[in-house]
Amino acid sequence: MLNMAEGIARLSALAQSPVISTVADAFAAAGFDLAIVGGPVRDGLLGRSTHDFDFTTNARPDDILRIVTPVSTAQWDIGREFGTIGARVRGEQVEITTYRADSYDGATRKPTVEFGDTLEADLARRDFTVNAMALRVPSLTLVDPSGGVEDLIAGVLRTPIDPAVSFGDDALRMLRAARFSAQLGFEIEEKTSVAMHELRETLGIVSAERVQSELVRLLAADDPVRGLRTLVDTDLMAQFLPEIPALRLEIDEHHHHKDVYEHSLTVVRQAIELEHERHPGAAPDVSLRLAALLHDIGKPATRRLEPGGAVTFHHHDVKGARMARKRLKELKFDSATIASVTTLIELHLRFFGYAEGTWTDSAVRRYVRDAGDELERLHILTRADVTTRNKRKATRLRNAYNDIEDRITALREQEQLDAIRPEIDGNRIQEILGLGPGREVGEAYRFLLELRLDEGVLGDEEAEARLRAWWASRR
Ligand SMILES: Nc1ncnc2c1ncn2[C@@H]1O[C@H](COP(=O)(O)OP(=O)(O)OP(=O)(O)O)[C@@H](O)[C@H]1O
Repeated sequence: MLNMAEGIARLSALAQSPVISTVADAFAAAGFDLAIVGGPVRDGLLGRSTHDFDFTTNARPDDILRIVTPVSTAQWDIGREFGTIGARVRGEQVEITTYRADSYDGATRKPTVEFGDTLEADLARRDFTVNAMALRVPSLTLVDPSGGVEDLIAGVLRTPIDPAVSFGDDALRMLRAARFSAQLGFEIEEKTSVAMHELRETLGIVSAERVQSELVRLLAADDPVRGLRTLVDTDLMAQFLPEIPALRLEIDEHHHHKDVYEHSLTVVRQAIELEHERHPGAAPDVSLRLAALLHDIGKPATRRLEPGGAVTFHHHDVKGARMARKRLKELKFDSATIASVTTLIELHLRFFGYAEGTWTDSAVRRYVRDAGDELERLHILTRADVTTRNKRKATRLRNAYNDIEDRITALREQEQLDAIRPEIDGNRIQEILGLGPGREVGEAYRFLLELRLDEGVLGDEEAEARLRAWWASRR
């Protein structure tokens, strides 16, 4: 439960940090209003770490630039037509934007930028009440016209205006709702989620790049499953990734799972747990999470009812990889991500043909070679793919996978050892010792190899000296 007194204290501390007070003092001295706005206010109150320094002001871009230049080491104005000036202040990046009075520059319309005069009007056009708060600096007055604090306490996402109007202005906000629910663990208020469902088709106007970027942010969040469910439940997912809702129809009788959809969400969750376990503190692995989400999308198209009632999904790995490639291309994912996700989908079944000891060394080697750079992700995905409630089966599969990882390690060590050669080869041995081919050359070679294994790299000269000494000692 959010403690507001603590939140306010944290926010005041943030506001008095050197970066913020430097900017605040400069604007106050120039006679303009300034407020921290949006993400940093929300995250500050929640006690989440914040990396954004977003400000809003009644100063126009020319004035912003003039005021911020003496207190910053760099300035840029890529967002100037939207009223935004960026600057580097005390080593941090800050963004300062003129109050806006138009609706947000959504994807649905050509952005018509209109500057405004009041902070309240600027806040009214923001996406959610928890993002529509500002803290005036240096006075430290919290401005919260739409009840953002209340919603933060309740853990609710709600639009400051009628959600249908807000989403009509900018359809991307519907995806942002799902993304924030995944990041913050918040519920989406009923009217807001009803509007998401009703306006789902307007998402078609949003560019694939923006959809992709929200999906990536959602997957990188603490609880992607919450966001994914939101997208499926509101039918928004069907607009850009219909393969996911299609999984709901597939009752996986064979495994007594609820269905492939629930299974896939469990795999996403388990993959994230393993990510944390195996790589504590690492950045969220979006490719892995995407692969976990998509790994079974080939199932609906390959489902067969066999005589006797068993359900099979032959080649759903290959089919799924092909479907994923097409879909990810449409969503304008970069080629590295597409390659990584499709490799993982293609290989996600390979392990399930393994029972301890049944793979030859060459099968293990082929597994490593085919996975290439994706091997660690494949370990995680395959382990996460075990969602059976049968404890004994789960343990057996876990042990079998441990066995594979052990064998990979052992083979690698062995192959590294095998690759070790002494500094001096057989021909040189013959030259140095004045020998023809024969048993003694082999003995000299083994002597040098032992030396190399015991003492590491010696260098040519030292190796030759040791060889001569060894030879002399034998005579
Ligand atoms: N499409 C939009 N419609 C309305 N308001 C928006 C929109 N995009 C951004 N905003 C406003 O701008 C602020 C900054 O947006 P941004 O996308 O950087 O998110 P954020 O809240 O800072 O979260 P994050 O820390 O994840 O970036 C938001 O808090 C919100 O007030």
